[in-house]
Amino acid sequence: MQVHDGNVTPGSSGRLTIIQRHLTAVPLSGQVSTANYPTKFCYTLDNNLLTTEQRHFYEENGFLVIKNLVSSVDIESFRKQFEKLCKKEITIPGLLIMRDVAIAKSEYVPDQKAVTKIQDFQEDPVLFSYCSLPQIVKYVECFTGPNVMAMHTMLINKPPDAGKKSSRHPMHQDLHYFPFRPADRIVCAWTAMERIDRTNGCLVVVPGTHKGVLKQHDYPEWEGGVNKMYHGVRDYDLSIPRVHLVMEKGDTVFFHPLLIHGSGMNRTAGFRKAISCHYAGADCNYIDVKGTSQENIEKEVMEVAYMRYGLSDLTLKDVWMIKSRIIKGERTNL
Ligand SMILES: CCCC(=O)SCCNC(=O)CCNC(=O)[C@H](O)C(C)(C)COP(=O)(O)OP(=O)(O)OC[C@H]1O[C@@H](n2cnc3c(N)ncnc32)[C@H](O)[C@@H]1OP(=O)(O)O
Ligand SMILES: Nc1ncnc2c1ncn2[C@@H]1O[C@H](COP(=O)(O)OP(=O)(O)OP(=O)(O)O)[C@@H](O)[C@H]1O
Ligand SMILES: O=C(O)CCC(=O)C(=O)O
Ligand SMILES: [Fe+2]
Ligand SMILES: [Mg+2]
Repeated sequence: MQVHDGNVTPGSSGRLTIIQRHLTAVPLSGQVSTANYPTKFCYTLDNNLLTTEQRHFYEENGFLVIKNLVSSVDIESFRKQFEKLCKKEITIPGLLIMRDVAIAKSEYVPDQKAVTKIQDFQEDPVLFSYCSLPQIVKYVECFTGPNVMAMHTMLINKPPDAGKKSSRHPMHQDLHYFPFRPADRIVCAWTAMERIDRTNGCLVVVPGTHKGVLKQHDYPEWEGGVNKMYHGVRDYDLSIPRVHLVMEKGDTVFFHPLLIHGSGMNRTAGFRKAISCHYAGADCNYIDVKGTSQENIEKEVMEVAYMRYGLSDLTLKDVWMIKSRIIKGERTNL
């Protein structure tokens, strides 16, 4: 076998693809091995945690599943705390409790059955302990670097679908929501709080899409209604193959903010739960989203911020600075 001088990386198909480095190629012969050729990593940082295979996998696909990373004891404590928050036995400043659009206008029952997700639990010591679990943070650092900020927190309680398919989350890129860059230094950790498969609406990803650009997002035209701020990629082509991530309790997926993903409808009678945190390297910078595809989400976020805080002179940057927290290292820019 003859190859030319260049970087050899495993392609998404599993075959070796050769990226030619020089026009004046030096022919080599013999066995081709990735170990002999330096590979330029851009989505992961040099570290002693990820195996070469794991690094290649994330570089190629934009996500990485780590099995059994969070203990059942921890998950049970998040579950109990979530129930207390839903029942209003505890109130936490800044916490946002969101109901499914299918029941948004029905009578309010303070129970987990009325809650589709909670966001911004940075002031809740029990739920926020998820974000600083050492076994999670050590993976996060492979993407963010050593100064780790927790930017966005969610506990998703996907309800049994009310018959309108509104329990689905449209296919989207999380970067659409974020006014900070660079994207490669942002990562989401998402942990299954129980077994999650196609029956209760697992995460669905399109491998490799993290290599693309941020796309225009809007509300999908779904007959049964769409939840507030659940934007989806405009003109999304459903024929592109999706991968369903079946995960067991405690399994955690780390994924890039440009990875196109969503989640299916919950066909079971249970409330399927996952907890997540989006992290960013503290050395990232805020950007102005005016004049970009993110203007539409900025408008909605600022309307909700005004409703919640009653302050009219807040900026999008202020909103993010208020809710983000340093997890490790130094709070530099964010
Ligand atoms: C990587 C990040 C990815 C994401 O975060 S994607 C999801 C982003 N979502 C969010 O950030 C949360 C958005 N939700 C919210 O801000 C609040 O839940 C929301 C919608 C303002 C409702 O706040 P509440 O305090 O419950 O207020 P309320 O009961 O008085 O309702 C006010 C108006 O909102 C409506 N509403 C409530 N829940 C909804 C829903 N799930 N979808 C669509 N509309 C919804 C509700 O019907 C009411 O409308 P109206 O004013 O009566 O016409
Ligand atoms: N017919 C559709 N129209 C629009 N979006 C869809 C459609 N089918 C799937 N999607 C998108 O893909 C995401 C997940 O796809 P998936 O096919 O797993 O969902 P599902 O159709 O609810 O369940 P399943 O196909 O597993 O029975 C959905 O949340 C949705 O955003
Ligand atoms: O359904 C889920 O748990 C994932 C939701 C999601 O991708 C999001 O909120 O950004
Ligand atoms: Fe998402
Ligand atoms: Mg489907």
